[in-house]
Amino acid sequence: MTNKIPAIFLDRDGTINIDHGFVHQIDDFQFIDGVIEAMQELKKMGYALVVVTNQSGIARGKYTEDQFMQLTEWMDWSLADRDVELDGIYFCPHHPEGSVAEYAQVCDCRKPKPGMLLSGQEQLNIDMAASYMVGDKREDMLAAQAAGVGHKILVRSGQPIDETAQETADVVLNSLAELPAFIKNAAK
Ligand SMILES: O=P(O)(O)OC[C@@H](O)[C@H]1O[C@@H](OP(=O)(O)O)[C@@H](O)[C@@H](O)[C@@H]1O
Ligand SMILES: [Mg+2]
Ligand SMILES: [Zn+2]
Repeated sequence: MTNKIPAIFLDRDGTINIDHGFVHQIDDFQFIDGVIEAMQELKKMGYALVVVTNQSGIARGKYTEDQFMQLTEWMDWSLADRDVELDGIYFCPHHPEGSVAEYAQVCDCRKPKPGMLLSGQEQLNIDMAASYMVGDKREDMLAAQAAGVGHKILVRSGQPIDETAQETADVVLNSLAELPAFIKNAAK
């Protein structure tokens, strides 16, 4: 297929919003400083923005898929309001040890598996080699690697980063807010 587009795959909790732990309510959803501006800039630079988020809270019975969808709709509208159109949102509601039967399963979409990224690649015709994954956990980097994403960026805005996580990344940034400048500098 022609005209493949580069994408920024974005983890949600710890990358877009502060990870207070299984965030599922609008009141607990706080955008990390500078990320909306960064997303605006990345769109201008020609990247598709694709959210890929593990939501095991659904399998664990902490919140329902409907609650997740409501929060997601709010997030999507809040971003659109600031001129950030998300190109795709993928989530994994599963966990092998979940307490909600229909979601208690091993799946291909829970990061570090690459399922969500591969769905995005196929549905949005993404150029994986030219794309970036931004996340706060080792699992985000491993999913990107398995999906053939060209650039793996670990951010310090979420979970504490240890050496094993760092080893899986190409680079560590303080947050998504730094990515546009990082990409522009790399192109120089
Ligand atoms: O960072 P993304 O992928 O957007 O979402 C992760 C969250 O859904 C939750 O993932 C859980 O990990 P487990 O799913 O229990 O491993 C915990 O780390 C929670 O604190 C966190 O809020
Ligand atoms: Mg995260
Ligand atoms: Zn899944």
